[in-house]
Amino acid sequence: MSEEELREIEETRVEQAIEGEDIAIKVRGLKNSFGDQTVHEHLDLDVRKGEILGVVGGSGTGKSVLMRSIIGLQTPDEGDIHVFGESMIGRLDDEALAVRKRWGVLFQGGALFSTLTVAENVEVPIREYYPNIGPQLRDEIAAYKIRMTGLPTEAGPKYPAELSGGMKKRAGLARALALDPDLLFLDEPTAGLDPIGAAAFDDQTRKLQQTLGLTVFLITHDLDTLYSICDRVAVLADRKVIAVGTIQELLATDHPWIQEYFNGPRGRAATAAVEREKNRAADGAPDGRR
Ligand SMILES: Nc1ncnc2c1ncn2[C@@H]1O[C@H](COP(=O)(O)OP(=O)(O)OP(=O)(O)O)[C@@H](O)[C@H]1O
Repeated sequence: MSEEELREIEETRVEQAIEGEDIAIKVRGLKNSFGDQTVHEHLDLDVRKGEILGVVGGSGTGKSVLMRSIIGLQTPDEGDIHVFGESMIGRLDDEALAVRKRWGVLFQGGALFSTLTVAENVEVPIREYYPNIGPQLRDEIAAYKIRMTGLPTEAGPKYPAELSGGMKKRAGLARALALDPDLLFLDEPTAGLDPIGAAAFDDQTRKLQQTLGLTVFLITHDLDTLYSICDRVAVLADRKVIAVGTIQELLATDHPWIQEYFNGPRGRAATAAVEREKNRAADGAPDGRR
């Protein structure tokens, strides 16, 4: 092998290493099926470190199944999944523990334990992963996480049934942040919230992501969320990710679902709202996006 060939191989290796360092989640050739229903086939996706990636697709296209595959709640039929460079397929819980501790998950609807208070809910992952942390420090961490999500301190001793929908989402977010994650999974975080509550939740997500340097995998049907806080958007259709990019890049594709979704009346309304907000911000007016 000539010196030049060796140098080329080394350069490729370095490039791959650099590329690998920038990727938080790498999914390759994913296949998931339930009986004779194939939900994913040949699905590839990269989530870059430090981005908010919006994941969209029609109902039943497998957005939640994709998230569950990445976090190990669904065993795929085929494919590779790496999170922060660690393979997630076929790993025992203990083996993947170091990576599992690096993510937090807000499930659809919050998925809070109804018999536990908000503070106790936030403490669940701390008890599970750090059993040596004593009750006083655990309480302090929970109180801090609760405040971080914009909930009042008084929310800590309340039970989920005593909270509004928006407060439940924030409580779920506080629990997702309990272990200081690098990676946050949010499954339809603004579903069921009124527009003002949804905009406030989006703002909180963006602020936390920027302050804590988080990577966010965000499943949503909410066009306002996509336009206002997502760096890139991945589109699921035909059992795979058919496109990923900024909204402008997606608009340049001619896939009928993408065109209908982003260029339909609601997509245009969301674009107009973002433009209005930009103009308002340029004029120095207070926030009033939706
Ligand atoms: N445990 C399961 N057993 C059988 N089928 C399942 C299971 N989980 C998901 N599915 C099926 O897989 C498909 C994809 O489901 P998934 O919940 O991922 O869709 P989604 O894109 O998140 O939908 P939505 O936007 O409506 O939440 C659906 O047809 C669903 O019925």
